[in-house]
Amino acid sequence: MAAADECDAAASLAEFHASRAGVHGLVESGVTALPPLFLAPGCGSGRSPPPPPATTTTAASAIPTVDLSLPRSATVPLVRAAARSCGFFHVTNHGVPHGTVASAVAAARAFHEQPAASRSPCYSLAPVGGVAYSTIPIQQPPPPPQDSSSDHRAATAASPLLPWRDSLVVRFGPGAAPDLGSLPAACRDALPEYQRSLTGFGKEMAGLLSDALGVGAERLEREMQVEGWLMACHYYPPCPEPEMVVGSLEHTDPSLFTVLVQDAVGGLQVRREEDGGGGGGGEWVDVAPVAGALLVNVGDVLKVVSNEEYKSVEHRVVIKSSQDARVSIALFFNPAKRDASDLFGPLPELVTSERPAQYRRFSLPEFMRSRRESGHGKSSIDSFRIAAD
Ligand SMILES: O=C(O)CCC(=O)C(=O)O
Ligand SMILES: [Fe+2]
Repeated sequence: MAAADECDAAASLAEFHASRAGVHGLVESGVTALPPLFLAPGCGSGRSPPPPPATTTTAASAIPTVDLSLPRSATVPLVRAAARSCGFFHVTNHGVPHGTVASAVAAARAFHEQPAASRSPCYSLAPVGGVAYSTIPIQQPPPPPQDSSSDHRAATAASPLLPWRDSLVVRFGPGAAPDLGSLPAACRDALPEYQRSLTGFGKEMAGLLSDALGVGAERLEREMQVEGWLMACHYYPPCPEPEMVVGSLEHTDPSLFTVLVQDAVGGLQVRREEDGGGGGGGEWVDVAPVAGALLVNVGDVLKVVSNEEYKSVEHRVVIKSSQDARVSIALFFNPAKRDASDLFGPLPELVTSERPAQYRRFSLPEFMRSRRESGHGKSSIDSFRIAAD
């Protein structure tokens, strides 16, 4: 990207954020041609469509299901197989009341669909009172240059790309409850209720995932104290040219594990890794919505703690519709122990002479710094990998 284009891109990005109305604001203003900031890699400025997407499969059976009404002797092996193969699984009969989930999804939609003038006061790229509503750029704008000889490649790599998605991010902890006063009434009740309900579910998942590693049900909780404080309510507006944009760029989650609920629109895809991961190949598989189910996926921290017995699989969101907005809510479960002195690494029980430690120990602040620096792709965790002899 030439320097003049970069200035244009930075100015357009600043203008976009200044509108404080998100992608939905663009749609509401009747945009017909997509602003360049949203053009997915491969679309170029000539507005030719991107290369055809990798094959996708819609078979519902592609994503395993764990039915929690089964006895534990049956669910543990199911969790174990799912976490080691595709890293994603649906959970049915999970005990979280249907109304609690439905109200949270409706509240997320209500937030994003209130008039722009009502949601814009919440627009912020940094959380205020634990709440931030924004379109989070996929690549952060480049830091100010250190010297005047700007490196062309570095500048290109840092050029902004906006996802076709607005997010309301709420941080529920630690400490005092977030200030939800700026949100519509429906959100003020439904979102904390959902977060509370999922706390119990998250503990159950942590127990199952721990048990399925063969280290006992309490081990993960004892090691890191599992919390589910970070909630992202995503809204993917309908797009006039869905194939030209990115709903969510391929990434792995930095969490221990994530619990996702999505409405019936669809668009989430996971990469099926045939080579054991890391190869960047594999086909994209649709995660077809399953009514009433919660979707659990393994994140990078659990992949490390499990000494890579579990997979943290890349996923992305494509925009399926030029008519319907899609709503999803991700609740990220993370270690509550997150001081620079709290080190995580493969559990010692899982390290043997046949299976040496695959990662060195690190703290959460160290991991988050690495993630900021190397982008949100799966490579950030690789900086902690112990090279094989
Ligand atoms: O919207 C979705 O289905 C996925 C969201 C996601 O991957 C995330 O928040 O990390
Ligand atoms: Fe994700």
